[in-house]
Amino acid sequence: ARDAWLRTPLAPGEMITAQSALLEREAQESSTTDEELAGRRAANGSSERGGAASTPDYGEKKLPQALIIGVKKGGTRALLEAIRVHPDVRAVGVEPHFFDRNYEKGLEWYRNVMPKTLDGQVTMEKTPSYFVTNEAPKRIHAMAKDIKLIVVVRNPVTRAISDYTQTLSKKPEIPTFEVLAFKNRTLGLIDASWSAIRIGIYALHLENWLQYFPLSQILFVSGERLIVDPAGEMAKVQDFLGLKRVVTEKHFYFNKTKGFPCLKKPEDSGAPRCLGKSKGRTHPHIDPDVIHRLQKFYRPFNMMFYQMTGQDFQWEREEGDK
Ligand SMILES: Nc1ncnc2c1ncn2[C@@H]1O[C@H](COP(=O)(O)OS(=O)(=O)O)[C@@H](OP(=O)(O)O)[C@H]1O
Repeated sequence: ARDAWLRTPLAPGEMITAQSALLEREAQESSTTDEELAGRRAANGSSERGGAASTPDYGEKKLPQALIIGVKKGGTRALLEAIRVHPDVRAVGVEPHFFDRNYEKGLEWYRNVMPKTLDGQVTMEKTPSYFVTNEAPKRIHAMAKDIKLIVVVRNPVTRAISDYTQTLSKKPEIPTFEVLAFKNRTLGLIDASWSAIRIGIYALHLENWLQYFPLSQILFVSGERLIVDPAGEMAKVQDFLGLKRVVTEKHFYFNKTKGFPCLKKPEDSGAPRCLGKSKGRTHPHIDPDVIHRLQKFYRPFNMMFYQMTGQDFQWEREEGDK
């Protein structure tokens, strides 16, 4: 398997639909953040999957009641794959990109992309670009003003390097991180218009969301804690979604080769599931002065973000990358 948690064969009910086939193609053609996942799923002939205990394809398709809206490279795939182990969660595998790229296709298109759910099950999807899409809060609010929003945030400096590493893997000829990060390196002027840097100005983007949603409707998950204590973060996510705490420590193990937590083998069948090779890439070495300069750049925005969310993510305590 490539970009998703390595997983067991698909349930028989998970037949590909015209809608999901279209999505797969779009996901493959576009620069979706989970491009390898799209490829793998297309190969498997499905775009969706239920909980670990395969849920038969009964029920009806509903618009999502919860969304993972960001941030790109924050740990969104790890979170989605862990939460969909919960029997009361059904989620789309690929990123639908409805509120940014596919909005003109309409809500019926969006609903059709969703897996079928039974009463009481939560429908979810993740598209990390929503967090930085200007129109997204307004559009999501127009669909469901009581929707629950989840944002996985990570040290913006590490996030920027992770973002750059992903681009570099596809376009090895791009300039170095150090070159792209500055408008003027001698003056130490950071290029905040470079998307790898702009995405990490969380306070700025959050302001846009708070025009439409109260803070109580948004859960901020620490990308760092999701790696060191996945069960602890999952407890918060399940509480926030109003679900029983089903996903716990016993679902995770730390895979030394991967260097990340992975999902244990489900009881019924299959193998343990780690995320694929595009998650947890080795980052290139970045000049420590540049990292330091970026940390200084983000500091006031981070402080503002901590104040807005009432949570201290402790990114100032970290030294260097990772
Ligand atoms: N369990 C587990 N396994 C592997 N990787 C994990 C895990 N938990 C969090 N992470 C971190 O997730 C980072 C990728 O974030 P996203 O899934 O949000 O990326 S994407 O925007 O969908 O492309 C990815 O970033 P990089 O390490 O820079 O590749 C990981 O650090």
